[in-house]
Amino acid sequence: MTTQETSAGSPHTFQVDLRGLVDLLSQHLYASPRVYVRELLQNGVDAITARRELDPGAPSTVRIEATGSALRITDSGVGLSEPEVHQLLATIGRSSKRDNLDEARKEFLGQFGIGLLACFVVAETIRVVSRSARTPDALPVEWVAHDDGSYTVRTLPATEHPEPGTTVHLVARRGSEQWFEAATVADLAADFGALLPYDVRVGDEPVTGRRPPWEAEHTSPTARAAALSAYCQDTFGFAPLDSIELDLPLVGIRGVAYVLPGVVSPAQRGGHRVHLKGMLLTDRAETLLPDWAFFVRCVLDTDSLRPTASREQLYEDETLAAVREALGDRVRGWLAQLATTSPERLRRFLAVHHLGVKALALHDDDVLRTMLPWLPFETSEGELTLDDLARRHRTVHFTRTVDEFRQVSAIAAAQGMAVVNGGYTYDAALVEALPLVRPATVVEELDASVVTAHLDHLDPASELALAPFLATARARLDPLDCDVVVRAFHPATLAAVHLDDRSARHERARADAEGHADDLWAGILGALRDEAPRARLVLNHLNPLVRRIAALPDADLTGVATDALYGQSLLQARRPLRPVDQALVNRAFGELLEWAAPAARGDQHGGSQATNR
Ligand SMILES: Nc1ncnc2c1ncn2[C@@H]1O[C@H](COP(=O)(O)OP(=O)(O)OP(=O)(O)O)[C@@H](O)[C@H]1O
Repeated sequence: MTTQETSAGSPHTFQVDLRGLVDLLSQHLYASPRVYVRELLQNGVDAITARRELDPGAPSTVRIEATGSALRITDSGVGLSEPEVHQLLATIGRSSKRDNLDEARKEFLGQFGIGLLACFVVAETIRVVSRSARTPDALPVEWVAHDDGSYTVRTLPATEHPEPGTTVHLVARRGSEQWFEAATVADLAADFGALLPYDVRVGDEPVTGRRPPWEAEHTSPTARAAALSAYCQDTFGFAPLDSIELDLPLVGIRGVAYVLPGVVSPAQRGGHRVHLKGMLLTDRAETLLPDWAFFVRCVLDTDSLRPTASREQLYEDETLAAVREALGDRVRGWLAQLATTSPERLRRFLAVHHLGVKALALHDDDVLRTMLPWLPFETSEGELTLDDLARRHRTVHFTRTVDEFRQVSAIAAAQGMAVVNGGYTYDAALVEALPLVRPATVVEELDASVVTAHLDHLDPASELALAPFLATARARLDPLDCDVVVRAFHPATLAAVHLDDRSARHERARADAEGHADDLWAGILGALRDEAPRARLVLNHLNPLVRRIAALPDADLTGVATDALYGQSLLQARRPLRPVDQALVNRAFGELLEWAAPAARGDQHGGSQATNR
């Protein structure tokens, strides 16, 4: 024990700096001051719901008047008694909408007890005049609160609020007048409140009353489809490719997923409009659907998903995860149904969104199975589905890059090999997944050596006859790390093909690095060297031009022609030219031009003029 006396801690209560709190709300919680209209509407709606629990026949109206510098909103709800005003309005975080266990009650929109504070983002004073439906004889109560945290409460004569319910008066904060313009308020009320179940008006204009098309009765399926589509045009501003109705009764969800008419980036997520019991919660919900479903925009009404406190996103919980899964199933089901009932519509859909479906098929075998007959791929036999290709060939080859595909597709096609261009997003991975759904199909990656192996060797006599030409050509291309071979292959119109698989390119990059490295590094890089794979110029013995070049008597001319064939094959494969390749191509063309238009004798100095003419 110390000799010092300790004093018993006396309890204190937190002080709240209201201005600081309002700044926090406006800068960090709410995306825009516009939400103040939503919070007011929501309180009016909840009050009506509470009153109708007591008296199911009670009136259910919300009226809003905006004047440019002030706003008044009156509801025919349950109202507040004087003790309730102190307890509920003046206590931040206190709400009548939670039960004894502090659980949010399902029938109300609010739960946090901070909604009214949102009004301070745009107003300097909030005046509430309320008359309780529970104690009809009690006088109306007036609560006036200022943004410095002070408030007053008094009772008013009965004539000030003859009926039960509540009127909230706001006076605009300086600089926030724009939020009180009549047209702005009407737009905001319509955006947030159009689907509310009660009669809401701004001035004389009804905000509510039109049932959403998924709830309304329609004379025929065509009329229903037209109404759904028109709603999309009104709400999202586009005419959908199709409308997928969403209905999950277990979680009280109804709505529509609209298929976007144009391509969207898979990275672009969300933009879904989620209503909670009619009130628009957000028009930017991102997590409602699985990522792969980026080709739809949803609008839906729910009574089970929970909002975050800002009410602008959905609270990530098990219900939301289950809903996401179920909505994903619904979109997937729509795809499967389209495949069996409307192939033409499916084709139109895939023309726009095949990327999304490919992404989906990659991690969903069912979708892969269903969509396989429909997804287009670039193949050596033209645009085909993998299903078609697998039916025609036991082995399906693929390249990992577009360049590789360009190099080999013509010859592969002529050899009867099936090659898929796997260079586009998802395609290589999808081809690799093909045996999952077509187990009899073998899938192999194609490289230069596989292609060369498929090409016919020449007979020994022809090979021997070509030996002097090959020696010249090889010597010519050796400094470029390129081998020359002659094979016979179709199409005969193709004179030469430059085969260069990725391991060869990698090896050359390593060799380049070795050339530039200091001794130590050169040693280490050199130790990595395998038997260096080289690029290969494969000349086609079936091509008449190649035969004529091989028979040229002049070694210089043979060299120039070899350079030209090499340059042409590089250009055909659309490879980026290295500086050495560039120089070679220029030289070869220059020399061919000289040869085609030789300078006249005695005109050696005027040669360039002659070619320029
Ligand atoms: N128009 C109204 N009629 C009757 N009671 C009201 C009205 N507006 C507010 N209240 C009472 O004041 C309480 C606090 O309102 P506030 O808007 O701050 O929070 P909330 O609606 O309960 O929750 P949330 O923060 O989620 O909106 C409410 O729970 C309700 O009891």
